[in-house]
Formats: sequence, structure tokens, C-alpha cells
Amino acid sequence: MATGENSYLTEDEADHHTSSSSLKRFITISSDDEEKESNKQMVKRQRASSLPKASPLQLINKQPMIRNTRQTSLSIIRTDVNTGENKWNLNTITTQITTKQSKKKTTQTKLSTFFSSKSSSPLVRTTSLPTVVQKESITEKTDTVSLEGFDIDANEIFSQWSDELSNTSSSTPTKPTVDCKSIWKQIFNKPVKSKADDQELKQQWSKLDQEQPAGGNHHGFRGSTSDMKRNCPFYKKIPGTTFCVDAFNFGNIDGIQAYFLSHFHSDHYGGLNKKFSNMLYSNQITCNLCKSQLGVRPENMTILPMNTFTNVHGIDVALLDANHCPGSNMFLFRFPNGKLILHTGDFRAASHLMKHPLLQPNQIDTIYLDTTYCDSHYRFPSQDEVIQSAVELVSEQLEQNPRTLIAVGTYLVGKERVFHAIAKALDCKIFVEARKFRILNQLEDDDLSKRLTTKPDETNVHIVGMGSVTPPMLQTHADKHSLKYTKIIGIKPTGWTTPRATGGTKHYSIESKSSNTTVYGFPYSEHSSFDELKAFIEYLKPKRIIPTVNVGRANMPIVIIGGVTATGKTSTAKKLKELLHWDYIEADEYHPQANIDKMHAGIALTDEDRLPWLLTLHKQLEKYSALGQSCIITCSALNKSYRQILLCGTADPNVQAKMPCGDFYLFMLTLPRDVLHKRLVQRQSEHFMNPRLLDSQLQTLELPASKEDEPRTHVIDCDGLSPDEVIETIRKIIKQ
Ligand SMILES: Nc1ncnc2c1ncn2[C@@H]1O[C@H](COP(=O)(O)OP(=O)(O)OP(=O)(O)O)[C@@H](O)[C@H]1O
Ligand SMILES: O=C(O)[C@H](O)[C@@H](O)[C@H](O)[C@H](O)CO
Repeated sequence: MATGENSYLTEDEADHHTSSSSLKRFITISSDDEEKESNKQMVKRQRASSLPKASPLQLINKQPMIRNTRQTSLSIIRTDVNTGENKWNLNTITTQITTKQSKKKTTQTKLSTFFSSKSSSPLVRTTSLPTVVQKESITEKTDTVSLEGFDIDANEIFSQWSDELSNTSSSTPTKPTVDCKSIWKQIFNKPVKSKADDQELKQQWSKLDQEQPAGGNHHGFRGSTSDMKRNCPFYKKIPGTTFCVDAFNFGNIDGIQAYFLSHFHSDHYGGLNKKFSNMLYSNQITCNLCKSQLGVRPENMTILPMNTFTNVHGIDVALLDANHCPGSNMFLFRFPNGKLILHTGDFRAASHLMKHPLLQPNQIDTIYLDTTYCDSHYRFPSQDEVIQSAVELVSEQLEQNPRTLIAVGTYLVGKERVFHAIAKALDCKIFVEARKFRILNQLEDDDLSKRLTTKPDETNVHIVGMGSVTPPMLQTHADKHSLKYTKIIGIKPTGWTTPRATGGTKHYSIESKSSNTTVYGFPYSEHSSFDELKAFIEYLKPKRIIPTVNVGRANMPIVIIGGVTATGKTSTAKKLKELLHWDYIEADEYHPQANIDKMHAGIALTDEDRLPWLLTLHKQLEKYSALGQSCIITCSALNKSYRQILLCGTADPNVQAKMPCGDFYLFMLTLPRDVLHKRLVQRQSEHFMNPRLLDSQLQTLELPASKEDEPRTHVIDCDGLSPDEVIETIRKIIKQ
């Protein structure tokens, strides 16, 4: 792709845990189903594996007692047979049930797990806590649930849930507070009882459970898909108002009069276009961009002033700077009774935000929080420190060689402070392509506007799309504009860059290099670091925190089991699935027929053979990650680049895993050759894998070079370990 206007990524595409592009890919997963299904059939035939026989439980899916209310939600409601009143319900929130709904075997397996497993807390592992559990139901242990003639003993369910139920001390229904609690736990390092005890919030939570899993992705499901019903997640609606925030992907939302937009990033405005016929509320800059870039009509937008309350439908609303991208704001809602709700949108907490007169400690009732980096692993320097570091680097380079092109990566809107600071320090102009020129001119920054030029040879500070900051693409950029530079410096400011130079003032690392081009990564984030988030919350002391990013991901790891043939990946995964009740994805079921045939014939797979297969598996990983749902994936993942493709969907080593920290664990099982050979020969008659391939597998095998290199990949030497011991080692690491 040549560097040009289209190469600008929107910020969410590149900087969030779950990118919108990845979601688009996620949404197309269903189109692979047929191919996947035929692969599965084939593998099944080859393996002659025996699947559980169908049971009458298959039929219950047709019963009115079970409501598949949404694609991903299954509610089982216990009704009092005498009064017809619903006493309680247990909800599962799992996509697997939905996507496999037509495949009876899977549905049956799920439900029998649900009802008959005696092991502890089977559902907690795979789904959410029950949402509406009334205290009195805990004592009614003799009740039964009728499902098409099956009497399911409530005792069994209660015994499975007893731990969770005993923790449900409130006499009224409570929401599944897993997420909020985990935030408190993260921030204060101790569990704090959620104060989500008012009726409004409870209703929001229970509504959520009738809808999709909140944990979906960054900000709810996006993109268009006919088979995916999109409901506005509860955390986008402000309880007690007719307001929603950043919710344009859900059509006309029932009961909503005012559609607030926090900033102009596509994961927030997604769904907004010239046909929008409701009323959007935002600040001047964001409204400018909505009009010019999306064609939203002025009559459908209300521009609100910053830093002062304006009454909207009976509620006072103040817009406060969010310190994210230009035009980003937080919303402070003040109710007639004085109650305050703060919605941060995406924000970077900083001391100047805390000094705002409208933000006082102990006054915020609920904060809707940008939890992008709410994990203590995410520590990075302040924006000022990083900018200073970038300015110093550029100045040094230009001093050494004045014929150096400085190419700074940006999003459509975002990271402006970096190139602006560089241009100010060098007192020069900034070259931008035409579209970016128009956008930057709408940001109401006079100095920035004055510096912009669309003439490439007027300055050596050039702005390029973030995706174009690679040596070959920067070279293409220079060639395209016939620039006569002897050296190119790429500046890539992103929160995902881990600074290798720890300590000191040099907050950058070399990301990639060619003969005359060096790309430097800068940990410049427009989201709060963990410490900033913590300081912000500690200062405001809100009564309640509602996370808006990566919701539902807490403790939902994805476990990948790799290694050469016969190391025990499948055996381990199957056992782990039984113990944890997680979904299990067997990579062999995703190999195309051609790959299976080759392996059966003893012909080793090539990189080209493995690439589409690894990408398909990556989609699965993405899907589970987006849903915040655990799963186990087996995949040989023999070398680093295969693992890179599996985890990141690309072989580009510069792309860091955009999986949230803590979300996945990769285990490489190893065994001596003679043990492997023996196993392969023993199972030869029942498996397609040709033992002759063992040596090529061992040759291709590349274990992580170091902990730093692949921090989430663990090598387990399985020599002499029983299957249970392998499982135990894994469970210790994943703490499940
Ligand atoms: N810990 C173990 N101890 C002894 N035998 C084991 C152990 N784990 C697995 N096996 C046996 O080794 C063989 C290979 O195991 P398995 O099929 O799980 O490996 P795999 O890594 O999934 O292989 P492949 O990649 O070829 O599908 C099987 O016959 C299995 O029963
Ligand atoms: O990357 C590969 O070469 C393959 O994934 C193999 O590892 C086989 O599929 C597996 O070993 C057979 O089960």
C-alpha cells in the first residue's frame, strides 16, 4: 500500500485491544463455517473418533422455557408452577451455544454440562454469574425446573452454585459485579464490595443479560451483519436519563433522546452517517468533523460548550477535556438532586484534569471509565516526557545529517501533539496529505493550522498514516514525492510500544531498520497508564465504577497448547476442557484437506500451507478475545513466526500482540524424540499423521528465545509427566 490518504488508520484500528478491523474480520467468521465444517468431517472420519450419542436434552432447545433471547444469551428461567411467577433465572452468556445452535451435538453437550456436572461451579468458568438470584430462592431447595418433561433437581443447581449464592448477601437481586470488582481489585489491590445497589443500575445490569455479552469488544459490536443482532450495551446508556454515549451502531435506541459523542474515533462514532436522524450532542470540534467527514446534518447536531453546564432534557451536562485526541471530551451529568455521573469517554488522566473545578473528590456517584490500560502491566511515561524524547531524537538526527526526512505516524485524528511539538522545536512547517490537511484545519489550533502545508518539499517533517511507518513504506513515500533525502527517520507514537530503554530520558526503541531508514517506537499513549488511572480514581473516589473498555474480560484467559506432533496437545486440551468447561478448538479440524493429505503422505507442510490455517485459527482467537470468553486452542505453533500469525493475524514482527495483557497463555509442550516416535508409531493406525514427519517437525520447532522475547509463551518439558501433571502445571500458571 502506498503512503497516502487511505493509509491513515483510525485510532481504534490500531491502538485498542480489539481493533475494529479485527472485528470486521471477526464478523465474517461465519463465512468460513462451511469449509471448517467439511474439514471437521474429514478429520473426524480420519480419526474415527466417537462422539457422544444424542440425548433427549437436545430437544429442550425448542422449549419455551429456554429462551435464546439473543445470539449469545441463553436463559433458563425457573417458574413457580402454582403462580406462574418467575422466581429466578440462570443465564449463560456464550456464543458457542448460539453459533452451534443448529448443531445439536454441541448444544446438548453444553446443556448437560449446565445441569449435570457435579464439579464445582461449572458455569462460572465459562459464563457469567446468575444475574437475578433472589435470596428466597436459595432456601427453596426442593423446587424443580420443568423442561419438556425433565425434572431438573434444583438442589443440583444450587449445590453447583452454592459458593456464588452464599456470596450474594444482598436480599435484593444484584448484578454480576465481576467486572467492577475486578477493577477495584486492580486499582486498590483488594476486593471492594460493589455499591451497585440502586434499582436503576440493577435494571441496567439485568437488561444486559437479556442482551449480548457486554464483554464483546472494545465498545460493543460493530460493523454490519445481518445475523448478528446488535443491542446497545447497558454501559452506553446513562441510567435515569434518556441519554446514551457513543452508541450510534444500534439504530434508534428505545427510550433514548440524546446521542452523545465523546470524540471522533470510529469505534465511538461507528454507525453515524448522513442519514442520522436523531440528535447528537458534542463539542464544536467533534461536530465539525462529523459534518465534514461523515456528512451528519447540522440540524441533527447540538454543539455544547466546554467546561460549563448546559441543560439537556432536564439534566445538566458539562463537557470537560478528556486529553485523548483533539475534540475529545468527558461528560459530566448532573441530576436535579445533585447526583453526578462522569463518563470519561476515552481519556488520558493527568493532573490538569483533576484540577478541574467541576471535578471534586467524593462527589461522583458513578464513573463510566476508559479501562483500556487498567492493568498494572501498563506503565508508560507521561506524554510530555515522550514528546521531549522525540524532539531530542529528531534534533540530534538533524544535527548529524540535515538531509533527514522526519516522518511521524498519526491516526485520522490523534497523536497531533507529537508532530506539532517537533515542528515547533524545529520551527518548521508540517507536510500533510490533502485529507489530513482538511481535518487538521478543523481542530481549532491556530499554530498547528499555520504550520500545515501540502507541498512535500517545503519541510522535512512529514505526517504519514501510522500503518505507513515502516522502512519500505517510508521509502515509497519519499519516492512518491521525489524527495531527495539521504536518511529517513520514522516516528511511531503508540501506547503499544514497550520502551526498551527503561529509565533515563530516552523513551523510545528502534522498531525496524533498513539501510537509510530507522523507525523508532515511542510509548506515546492517549489513554491513561495504569498509574494515572489509579491516581484519577483515588482522587475522585467515585462510589461506583463502570468499565467501558474490555468489559467482561477479567479472568477469561485463552490457553493455547503448542508443540510438535504427539507431544500431547490434544490429550491435554481435552482434559483441560473437562476440568474448566471451556470451549476447545482443535487446530487439526481447521487444516484444509490438502494439508491433511500431505501430512498423511509424509510430506511436511510449508509456510504457505500453514499460513491460511494459522489465520483461520487467529480469527477464532480473536472471536473469543472479543467476547471476553475463555477457550483452549491446540495448535502446533512450531516457530515464532507461526505464533506471531496465530496471535496477531500477521507475520509482521513489528506488530505486537494486540491481545490484552493477561488474556492468553501459550504453552509449548516438549518431549525427547524417542518418546515422541514411540507415541507416533503406537497411534499410527488411528491418526492421519505420518510418523515420518517427526524429524521435519523437530527441525521446524523453534522455542522462545527468551522470556522477554515471548513473555506469554511457556515451555513445558513433558518428559515423564502424566497427563494430569501437565494439566497441573498449566493450571498453576493460568491460576484456574
Ligand atoms: N502425558 C502423556 N503420557 C503418556 N502418553 C501421552 C501423554 N499425553 C498424550 N499421550 C499419548 O500420546 C499420543 C499423542 O497425544 P496427542 O494426540 O494428545 O498429541 P498431539 O500433540 O495432539 O498430537 P498431534 O499434533 O499429532 O495431533 C496419544 O496416543 C496420547 O494418548
Ligand atoms: O504445523 C503442522 O505441521 C501441523 O499442525 C502438525 O503439527 C499436525 O497438524 C499435527 O501434528 C497432527 O496432529
